[in-house]
Amino acid sequence: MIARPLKLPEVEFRLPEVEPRRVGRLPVVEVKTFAEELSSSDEQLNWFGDVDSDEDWNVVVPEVPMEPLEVFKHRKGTSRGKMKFWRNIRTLGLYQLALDIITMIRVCKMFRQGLKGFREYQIIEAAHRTHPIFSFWDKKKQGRITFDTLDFIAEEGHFPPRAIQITQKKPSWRTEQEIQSLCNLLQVMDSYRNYDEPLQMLLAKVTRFERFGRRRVIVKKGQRGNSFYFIYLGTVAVTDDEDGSSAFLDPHPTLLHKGSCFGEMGLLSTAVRRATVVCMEETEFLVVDREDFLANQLDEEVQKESHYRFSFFRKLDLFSSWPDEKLWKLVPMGKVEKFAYGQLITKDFADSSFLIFICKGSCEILRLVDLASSLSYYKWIWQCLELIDDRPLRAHLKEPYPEKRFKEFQIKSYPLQDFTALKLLHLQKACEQEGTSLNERFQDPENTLPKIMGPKIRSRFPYPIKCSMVNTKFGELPKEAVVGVYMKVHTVEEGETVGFHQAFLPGAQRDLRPMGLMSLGAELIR
Ligand SMILES: Nc1ncnc2c1ncn2[C@@H]1O[C@@H]2COP(=O)(O)O[C@H]2[C@H]1O
Repeated sequence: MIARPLKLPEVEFRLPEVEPRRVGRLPVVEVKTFAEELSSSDEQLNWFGDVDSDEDWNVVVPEVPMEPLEVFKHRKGTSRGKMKFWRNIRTLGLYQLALDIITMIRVCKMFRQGLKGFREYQIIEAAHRTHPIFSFWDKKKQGRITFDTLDFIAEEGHFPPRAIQITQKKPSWRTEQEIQSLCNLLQVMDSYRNYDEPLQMLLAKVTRFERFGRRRVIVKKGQRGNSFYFIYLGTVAVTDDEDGSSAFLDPHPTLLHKGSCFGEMGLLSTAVRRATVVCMEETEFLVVDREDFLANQLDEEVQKESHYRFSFFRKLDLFSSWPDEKLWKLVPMGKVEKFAYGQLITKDFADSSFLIFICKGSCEILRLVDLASSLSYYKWIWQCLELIDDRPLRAHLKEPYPEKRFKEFQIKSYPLQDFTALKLLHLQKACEQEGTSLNERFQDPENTLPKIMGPKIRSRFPYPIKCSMVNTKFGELPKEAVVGVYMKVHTVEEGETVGFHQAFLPGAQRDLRPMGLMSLGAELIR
């Protein structure tokens, strides 16, 4: 790059090809801003600063028009000299040339930066927000520390832009503080958190960030592996074909979600990729390359895990007749995963192709019961909607409120639902059939409305209410009442398996009722 020609004590410029232009002067403000920008740029071009350099200098510039070259001599430090210099430079077009060069340098710099980020990802712009940047005085370092609260915040769970910047740096350029920040950020991934702290720091030092779109094949079966991946955001599918297309046809592909990792097998000694991994949606990864993987003894970690799986299988009665050799073939087919208390493992394992081995802890098997298909529930709902009895609604509130174990399964407990509106609707219909009006009925002191309902209806719903009905096999039910509940049917403990009976039963004999699996704090192999 053409850097600092003016900084040399003596420089000769010959510009035969360049038509000296009489450019209009830039407004002072513009020049100033430019200078400020330049001085703040890390390229440190300092063109304008050079005018203040301690050296004497001569510049030879062409005369206008294309006459023999004239030499301007100025002594440093004299403001008259400086002004004269710039006046002459501007007149001769050199000033414009200098600006062009600077612009070029800046454009090149932007390209360089852009190219760095060209490899498969784009920077996510954080939403523009006015946010406080706070700073404090660090006594130890005797310096002010500034903290930008948005640095490590990203939209909708994306990897934050500031962290992307860190991962773009060479490992040796990352500061301790940056590595620590990355390490903190990566804690959200279960697979990363499973490593001990020194290894986490090593990984944070070497990892790089990548983002790929849906259908992008990340690793291809049979190929030599070069990287190991952590999923920061998104979902990938593991397939047996080479192009990963089966993942989009299979109703139940093997999916790996945020927090999982993959690609470790292909980095072991001479192994090749055992499966294809394809993105099911836009997915963000933190990638560890082969050299770093091996340099940080991650291969040993993987081997350790393989041995753990092997010894777990070896202890199971199920495989007691299997020779070691055969068992070793089973080992790479599964992964050890940890699930916290209350975490959903699978919504419907009966419908998936997984066999699950509980290594530690326990899980609950939950059956989804569709209440709308139960006659007694149907009757009960319509009983609730009848207005003939005098029982206050409170009676139902005494029923125990189901424990909130996890959000997703939690349905509104029907005893607590407010059916007031439905009652009113039902009443309205009944009145219409009788040929009376609802208002009349309320005003009639003889009516059989439960006392608690009267004022409630009048105060809350002074207008007719419409509600959608759903057809069930027993008749219509209000939409709000068509609900399902999860019932615990069994608890599986350490050493037990889930999904075996289903897998080996003929299709017609399989229990197709939806069954969920919820962790009570468990480690398992799928
Ligand atoms: N059954 C599976 N469940 C989850 N991940 C798997 C399964 N089989 C293979 N993988 C992952 O898919 C990766 C494909 O590349 P590797 O063989 O390097 O490493 C493999 C594992 O990390």
